[in-house]
Amino acid sequence: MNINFSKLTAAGNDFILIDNRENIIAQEDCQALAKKLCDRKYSIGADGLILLEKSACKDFKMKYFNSDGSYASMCGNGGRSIAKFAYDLCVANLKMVFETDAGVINAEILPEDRVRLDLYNPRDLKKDIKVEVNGKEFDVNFINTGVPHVVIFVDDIENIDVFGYGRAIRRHKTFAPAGTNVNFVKVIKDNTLLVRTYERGVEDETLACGTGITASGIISVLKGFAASPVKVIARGGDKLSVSLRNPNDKISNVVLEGPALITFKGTVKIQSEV
Ligand SMILES: N[C@@H](CCC[C@H](N)C(=O)O)C(=O)O
Repeated sequence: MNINFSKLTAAGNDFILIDNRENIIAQEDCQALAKKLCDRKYSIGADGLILLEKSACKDFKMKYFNSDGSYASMCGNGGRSIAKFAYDLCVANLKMVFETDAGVINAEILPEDRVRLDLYNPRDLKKDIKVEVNGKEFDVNFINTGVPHVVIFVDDIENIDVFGYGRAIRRHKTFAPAGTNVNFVKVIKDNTLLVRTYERGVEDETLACGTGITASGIISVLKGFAASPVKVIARGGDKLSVSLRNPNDKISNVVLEGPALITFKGTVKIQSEV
């Protein structure tokens, strides 16, 4: 079977997007297909596979799978990408509303390949947990912005071992069984953060993680390190912003704004045994 896809990048977090409104991909095949298509050596290559599906009450529904095939209820960079993809497919207008398993999102396509997402409220905030890994103790903050995130403030963001510490914290018993994404953050001048993320499901550092950048922005405001709107520079150099109303422990009206663009379109042949 030949399947049409679009490849999108959102701050260097890259995705394969497929229109699955007609259920061309069966639910039981999604995880194996994600693993196969996201392989950077033997297939298209991406950090994740995103399916656009029918919704009973909104413009569409987003389904997200990491490159290792694992399912995730949300992806911030993927959310901006699917908004762009839906507009390109004429499934949605410039302003749209879509479902994810983390909550409903209002999105708007902005000029210059930028997209704004009005997110649902985050949950499970826990500040200042002590976690020891690889002989080092970290002061970590946890929040679920659609998927679980740890936020750690560091002085030397260039030299922190994102892979080593990120992987160990991702697997630490404190965050079992789901695990967590791990963000290392440095606050620089003018309400600006540098963020590096070890992503669960990619099992490596990615060039950006939208829900991680959102988590980093929220925790920075709650700790008084920055004021909303917070500017964020992702690992790949792209600029995003996170704003929130109610900068207290009942955070609401969280908005993530950043780039998303279609890099190419193609057709891929899927063997029936995926
Ligand atoms: N890259 C995403 C997050 C994707 C899901 C994550 N890897 C998980 O499994 O929790 C983003 O931009 O938010």
